[in-house]
Amino acid sequence: MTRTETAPVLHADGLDCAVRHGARSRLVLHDVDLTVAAGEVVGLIGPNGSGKTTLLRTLSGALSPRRGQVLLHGRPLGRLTARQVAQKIALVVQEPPSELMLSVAETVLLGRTPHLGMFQRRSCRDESIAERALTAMGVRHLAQRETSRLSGGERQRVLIARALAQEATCLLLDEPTNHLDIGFQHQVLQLLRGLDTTTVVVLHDLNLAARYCDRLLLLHDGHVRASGPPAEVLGPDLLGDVYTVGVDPVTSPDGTNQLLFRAGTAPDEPRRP
Ligand SMILES: Nc1ncnc2c1ncn2[C@@H]1O[C@H](COP(=O)(O)OP(=O)(O)OP(=O)(O)O)[C@@H](O)[C@H]1O
Repeated sequence: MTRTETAPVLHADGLDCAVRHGARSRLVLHDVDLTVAAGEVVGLIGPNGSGKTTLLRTLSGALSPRRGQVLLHGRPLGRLTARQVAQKIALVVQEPPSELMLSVAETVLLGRTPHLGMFQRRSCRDESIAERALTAMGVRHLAQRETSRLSGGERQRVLIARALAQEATCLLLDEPTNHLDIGFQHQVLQLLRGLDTTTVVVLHDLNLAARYCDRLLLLHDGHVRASGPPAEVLGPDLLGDVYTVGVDPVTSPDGTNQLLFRAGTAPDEPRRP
C-alpha cells in the first residue's frame, strides 16, 4: 500500500492560526491537533468565537496556518493545487444569498467544476450526479428556482447538495443544521452519517453532536479542551465550565446519552478561559 492509502484523510498538526485585527493579527487557534480517519464523522464543538470556523477553513486550505500544517491523505495541503484540493474536499459554509444568483440546478452543477477539464462541457453523468444530489437533499422540486430567493433552510440544503455533487472524499460543514427544522436536522445528519465520505462538521447542538458524531473536538478560546468519543467529551463538569451552564445527562428511550441544560453564570459575568 502507498503512503497516501494508509494515511488518515486529514491530519492537522500543531496548528496556530491568526486573523487580522486592524493593523495587527491575533492568534485565534493555539496548537490544535486533529486526525480524521476515512469514513469518520468528527464534530467540532465549542462556544461562540472559540475558533471552530477558523479551524474548518484551515482544514479546507482556505486559510493558511501561521504554524503547523494540514495533511490531506498524507500530503501537505499547501503543496496541492486548488483543483486537487477541490476534488477531495467540499467545504459548506454559510454563503450570502447575493452570491447565489443561479438557479438551484445550476448551483448544484457547480459542484462538478473541479472534475471538468478547462474547456470540457458537463456530461450526462455530471447532470445525473447533480440530480441525485438534489434528490438526496429533498430539493429537486426547487431545481428551477433562484437559489438566492429560497428560504434559509432550503438554501442550506441546496449548498449541501452542491457538496454532494462534488463527490469529494471529505466533507467539511459549518453548522449545516442552521436554519433547518428539527426533521431536516436529523435527516441531513443521518444522510451524512450514511455516506462513505469523511466528515468534519461544526455543530452547536450538543445533542445532535452526541447522536451523530464518532468523535468530538471541543474548542475553548482557540485551545483544544477535549477530544474523543462523545461520551468522553460531553461530561457535565467540563461542559458546565466551558459553556457556563448547568448540565444534566439523561438517557433517551433509544439508549442515546443526551443532555439537558440549565442557566448557569449570569450573562454579564465573564466566562473563564
Ligand atoms: N475575518 C476575521 N477578522 C477578524 N477576526 C476574526 C475573523 N474571523 C474570525 N475572527 C475572530 O476569530 C475568533 C474565532 O472565530 P471563529 O469564527 O473561528 O469562531 P467560531 O467558534 O466558529 O464562532 P461561532 O460559534 O460564533 O460561529 C473570534 O474571536 C472571531 O472574532
